[in-house]
Amino acid sequence: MHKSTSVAGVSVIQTESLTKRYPKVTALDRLTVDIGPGVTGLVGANGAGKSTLIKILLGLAPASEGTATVLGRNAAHEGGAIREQVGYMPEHDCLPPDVSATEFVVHMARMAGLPRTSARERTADTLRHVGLYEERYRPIGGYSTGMKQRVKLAQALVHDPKLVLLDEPTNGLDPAGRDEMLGLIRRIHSDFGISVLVTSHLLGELERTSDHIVVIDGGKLLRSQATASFTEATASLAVEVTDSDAHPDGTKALRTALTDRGLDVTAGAGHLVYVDAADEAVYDAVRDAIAGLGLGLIRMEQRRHRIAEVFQDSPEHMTEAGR
Ligand SMILES: Nc1ncnc2c1ncn2[C@@H]1O[C@H](COP(=O)(O)OP(=O)(O)OP(=O)(O)O)[C@@H](O)[C@H]1O
Repeated sequence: MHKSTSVAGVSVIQTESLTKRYPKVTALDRLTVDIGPGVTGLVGANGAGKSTLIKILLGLAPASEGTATVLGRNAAHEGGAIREQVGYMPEHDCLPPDVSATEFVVHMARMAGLPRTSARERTADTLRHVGLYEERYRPIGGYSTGMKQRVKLAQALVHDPKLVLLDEPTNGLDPAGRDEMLGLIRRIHSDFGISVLVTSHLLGELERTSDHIVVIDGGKLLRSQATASFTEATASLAVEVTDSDAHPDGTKALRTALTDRGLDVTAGAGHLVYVDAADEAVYDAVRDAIAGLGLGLIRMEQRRHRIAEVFQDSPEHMTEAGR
């Protein structure tokens, strides 16, 4: 599992008041963020500044103000050294249609400085890892979107980087393709120990994939937090009870009893009552309250909020993006 940067003592990516102004828009606005090892999801609506941040981190675009450090190197002056250790999967289709995946990835490996033999070996290994087999000898022009995304991922990994920056890797994929790609991304870290920064405009898909989530909106930082703390902090119990002769509205009676015990309670759909489950004692308190009222317990289950729900207090389009 990813530890927070301070715990791990290592920063993979650090920005300080990073600002990028284009003539008509401020794409990044004093962004200060500190990202440690593991899989980090960078989420934001279209135009939030995700691609701009990636280009600055790679040393491909200059910042207007502020600093960016990647693997301890300054992105403004050490872009070449950063790109030796960092893989990049661009958002848009940029693959040559006339060559095969093998030819293309070998070429990218050679560009990254690998000798011919290891470039071929690494290419075969990497294409297998991303799930391309016989088709790797056919021209890329005939590939499906999913296969092209895999080739883009393979070229980002072929030189054995310490970090990969993946810009919208699930773009254009159907739900099954998305799941496969997200699984691959997870394994990049678990199998090879490579850190990942992956962007998406969909909050929902990043919560399953990432250890840490950074949310930006209009170039500004909205949140940067461990995924677990998004969901754990909001864990709640869903409780459903029967009515009784003494309590014809059992649900209402339970809500009152739990509130009297100092618990945070919200009414759910139908007969559901949600109780904030800050610690284990809440389970006992709920059980005792139900027994005390003489109600029947239909079900009691832990319910973790999805990140998208946690963001319901965020700007409308961010919430929309998470659905
Ligand atoms: N080269 C450029 N010149 C002028 N404006 C730009 C340039 N690149 C990006 N922008 C603008 O900067 C803002 C941030 O764009 P960016 O591509 O970083 O966002 P994004 O979060 O990656 O969104 P998307 O997923 O749509 O690419 C947008 O308003 C975009 O129009």
